[in-house]
Amino acid sequence: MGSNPVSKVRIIARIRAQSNKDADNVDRISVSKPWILVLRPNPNSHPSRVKISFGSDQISSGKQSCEIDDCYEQDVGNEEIFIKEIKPLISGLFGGQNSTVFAYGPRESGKTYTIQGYEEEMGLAVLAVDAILPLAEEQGKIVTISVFEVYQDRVSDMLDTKRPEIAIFEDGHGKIRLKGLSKVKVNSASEFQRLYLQAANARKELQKTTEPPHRYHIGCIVHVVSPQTEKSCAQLVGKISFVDLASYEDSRRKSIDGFNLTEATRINKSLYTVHNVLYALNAKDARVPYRESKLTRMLQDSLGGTSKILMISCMNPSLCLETVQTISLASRSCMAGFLACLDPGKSSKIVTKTSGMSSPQVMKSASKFNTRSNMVSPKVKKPMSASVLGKKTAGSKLHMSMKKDKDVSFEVKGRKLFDDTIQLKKSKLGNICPESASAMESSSQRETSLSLASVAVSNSSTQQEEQFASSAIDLDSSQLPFEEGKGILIASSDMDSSRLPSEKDALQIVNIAPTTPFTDQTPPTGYFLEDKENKSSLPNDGPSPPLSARIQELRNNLNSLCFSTDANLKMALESLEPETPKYLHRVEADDKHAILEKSEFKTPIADKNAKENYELTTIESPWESFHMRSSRAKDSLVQEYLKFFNTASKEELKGLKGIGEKRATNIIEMREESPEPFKQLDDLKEIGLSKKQIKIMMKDAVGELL
Ligand SMILES: Nc1ncnc2c1ncn2[C@@H]1O[C@H](COP(=O)(O)OP(=O)(O)OP(=O)(O)O)[C@@H](O)[C@H]1O
Repeated sequence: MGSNPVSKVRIIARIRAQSNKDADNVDRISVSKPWILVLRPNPNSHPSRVKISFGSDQISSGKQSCEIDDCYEQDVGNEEIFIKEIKPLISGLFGGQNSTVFAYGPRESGKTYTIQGYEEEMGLAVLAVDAILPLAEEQGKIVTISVFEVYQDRVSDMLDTKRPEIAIFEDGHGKIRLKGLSKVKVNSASEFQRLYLQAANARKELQKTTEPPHRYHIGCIVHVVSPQTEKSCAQLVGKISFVDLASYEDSRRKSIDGFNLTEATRINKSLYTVHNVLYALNAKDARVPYRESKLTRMLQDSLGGTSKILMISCMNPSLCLETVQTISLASRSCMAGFLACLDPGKSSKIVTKTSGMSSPQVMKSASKFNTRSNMVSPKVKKPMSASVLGKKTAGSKLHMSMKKDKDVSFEVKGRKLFDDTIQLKKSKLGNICPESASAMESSSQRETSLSLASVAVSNSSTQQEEQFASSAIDLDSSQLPFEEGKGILIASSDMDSSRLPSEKDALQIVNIAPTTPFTDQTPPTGYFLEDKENKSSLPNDGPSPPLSARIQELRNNLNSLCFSTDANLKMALESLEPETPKYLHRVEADDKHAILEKSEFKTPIADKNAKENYELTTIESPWESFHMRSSRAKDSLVQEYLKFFNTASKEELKGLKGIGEKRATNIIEMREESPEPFKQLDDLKEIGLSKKQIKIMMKDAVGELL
């Protein structure tokens, strides 16, 4: 696949050819003005990424640019992209390598044209089947296809629309199963094209009748299978999935299509999850947030492991804002691979004790922000050839802009730009279409430390989105370490790496509270979190405040962290200079929960030899001690509760509020496929429960015990 040897995920862009319809576009810009510049590196340079700059004749400054693996311009057809990008994936397919191809971008950017194509122009999926079939025949394999749709986190079978919603679960061998998704054998590319177009077009027709129209992801999975014989069952050799993602729409737009904002936000959230997954995979993160959307969860075994991913970011030159955002997001995932390659030792494994944390991963983000971004600020130094959208010449103006680009050094702050929380930050953004040049300029001046995507995405908030994100955070907060009391480890760039704890003997800070300064020596900076406001809650300063006040404080801490932007978060972390923990408690390094022994007054640094064997714990008040114990109790309650789901009989399950005949049957069936399908509370979503319902059910169960 192309020429990117380092990344698991290859990120390319495609500029859609202009059509007559562009004249009526919403941005009312003249697309004849070139505003997308594609700068190609010297063919011998390595790694050879393409730089895309956005600007126009009218924009003299504030030019923004991004790097991606490659870019196909308007005159390139599907066939050429297929040969360069998809063919290498097909060879892997017969060797057992799964792969996934995504098309992402704003509306009418050519996603469907690229993936599915039209009768007269075969899309990449059709071209792939056309190439796979003869190879399969040669090797005695068969090819089956599935077509699915993901709408509002519901997965439906598009080849048999009467089927119920597809259930996604993991079997006993850790394989993802899509229960209820039909597979149809195909014998020719034209048969496949007919089936695929029929399914997709039926959905499009239906969409025309719905008010407001819906946005959804549509995908197809092409399986190569060893057929069943007398001696063996049919066996999957490999599969390649093609996903035409829902169009990305900046939710600040006055719903041109009448989309309601909640739906738009939800769709964007699932698109961000796809990018977060690609980012995490490329950055070789320890945790990949597959579970955060149905789409990534169902494709998990075609994304993780040895799978290859191709993300095609489609550009619609008439939609400036969304196009810039699309490329910025793509570029970020692309650079994650580059940075991970430069710095393989420092993956986000630094944060080892945040297992209970789900999205938004503020802490993890913080660690990326601090450990990576400061190290590398890649600049394109190599000479480039250039082509300008609309006129492929490298003129003097271009030369000037390249000089400028050098100054505007291309920075990727190693962070999930699209954590849900980021959407909460408001500022004024101008898009970078010619009319909005000044807005962009001022925006870029204000936010130079953030990448364009960050600016753009952070500005897409609206009141409703705030509410949406805020409620999401509310739900997630129960899993964040503050409340779970599992401890937080935050690494900062200032941290002396020699003092970084290894995964094995990780320093754990259980409930961080302000304390007196170190007597001997200042501890390493960066991995403490304290609430300076809370000084009055020191044991020595008087009695602990009432429980409700402490809970409120913790909630505030949590919110302030969640709502921080990169810059704010970094500032917050920097301002949280460590102070001496009052007590040190001996902890067995490999014990999940801190085993507290007799308190000793000792600083960890004073006794360097003992450092390895100690975890820092600050047990400051009876409340904190209570909190730690109660969170352990909460953990074991959750485990007991899940055990019930994994073992109870159907009748017992039906005794639970919210579990009727259908869900109970579903649970039993899931257990037949996998002995222990429920490993964490989130897994209950697989039986159609919302996060809120799970929370309520859990509360009910706990309530009964009291
Ligand atoms: N490379 C191309 N060359 C010629 N025409 C194209 C190209 N890409 C897209 N088009 C045309 O542009 C229009 C929009 O393309 P398409 O439907 O593929 O966009 P989309 O991103 O899937 O849109 P949406 O998400 O709104 O469904 C179609 O009429 C299509 O034929």
